[in-house]
Amino acid sequence: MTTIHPRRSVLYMPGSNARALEKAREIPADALILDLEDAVAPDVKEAARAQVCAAVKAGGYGRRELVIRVNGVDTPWFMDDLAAATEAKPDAILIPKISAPETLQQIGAQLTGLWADPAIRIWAMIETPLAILDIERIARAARDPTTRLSCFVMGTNDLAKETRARFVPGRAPMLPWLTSAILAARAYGIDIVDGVYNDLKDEDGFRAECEAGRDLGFDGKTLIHPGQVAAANAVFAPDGAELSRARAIIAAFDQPENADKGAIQLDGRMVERLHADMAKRVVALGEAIDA
Ligand SMILES: CC(C)(COP(=O)(O)OP(=O)(O)OC[C@H]1O[C@@H](n2cnc3c(N)ncnc32)[C@H](O)[C@@H]1OP(=O)(O)O)[C@@H](O)C(=O)NCCC(=O)NCCSC(=O)C[C@H](O)C(=O)O
Ligand SMILES: [Mg+2]
Repeated sequence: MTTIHPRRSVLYMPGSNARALEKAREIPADALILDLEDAVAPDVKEAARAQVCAAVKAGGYGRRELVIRVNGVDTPWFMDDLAAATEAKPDAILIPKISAPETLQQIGAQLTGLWADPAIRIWAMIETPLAILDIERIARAARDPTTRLSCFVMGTNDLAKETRARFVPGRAPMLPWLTSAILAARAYGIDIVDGVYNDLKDEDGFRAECEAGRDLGFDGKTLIHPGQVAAANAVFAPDGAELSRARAIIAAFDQPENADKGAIQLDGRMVERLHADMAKRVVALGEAIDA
């Protein structure tokens, strides 16, 4: 089984906010996105870039994955952002508004030209109508190792802006786009995290959207405030009952009398070897979270 990176809680913070960058060293999020794009005003882009890269180089973030979100490829800041982020060596660089696989290939070539550390991954924001229309080809870019593509991040605010879809409880207008992106990500073996929930005060609505996202198949949720971390961590982690059942399924197939069986009955339910594979992933995720 490949290494599991828990990405239950992926917290954005403005790269211009020194206090947030400092505070994040103590916030129990699985990953941090240090943003140079939409959360940073044009006048302070250069200062934010320097501050973010200094924070990444200084470290002190423990096991949290560090991701730098650069400005878009068609902005005047992109190449300097990419070069500075490459030098700072975060775990990943997040590229906004990816709409075609060719852009990922072009960025892969630019990273090669910058002698980027091979460990740096590329995450892609899926937040344009064109990205949704071409999502299979974009995900397929992960098969080309030079793209380094390893994770999709849904940008539901930009999708709402571009499509004029409204945010409604349950997100019915967006469900086809979310599920298409999940399907494409899974088809090509990359992770995918859900979009943000803007209403900081609506704890029930936030938890409900986390649960819905988890049930759709997302690995976690992007967040905008430390107050959202605990609920996301709880919802996207396997709970005690899920872990017990997973261990019971694995143990059942390990019994000698089941060695030649593809399907068995366990507590009144049919379980197949594919369920044992799923159970192994649940246990591995639980262990990765505990670690
Ligand atoms: C939304 C906020 C501007 C609210 O900030 P604030 O009013 O300061 O909130 P609080 O007073 O409740 O803050 C309490 C303390 O927590 C720290 N804090 C707040 N937010 C963060 C954070 N994201 N990371 C780390 N620390 C944070 C404050 O500094 C306070 O600390 P202290 O002084 O010690 O009390 C703010 O939460 C914020 O800026 N959030 C992130 C906004 C952002 O990054 N937006 C861009 C990403 S969303 C997006 O673009 C998604 C996608 O592209 C799409 O299209 O959908
Ligand atoms: Mg966006």
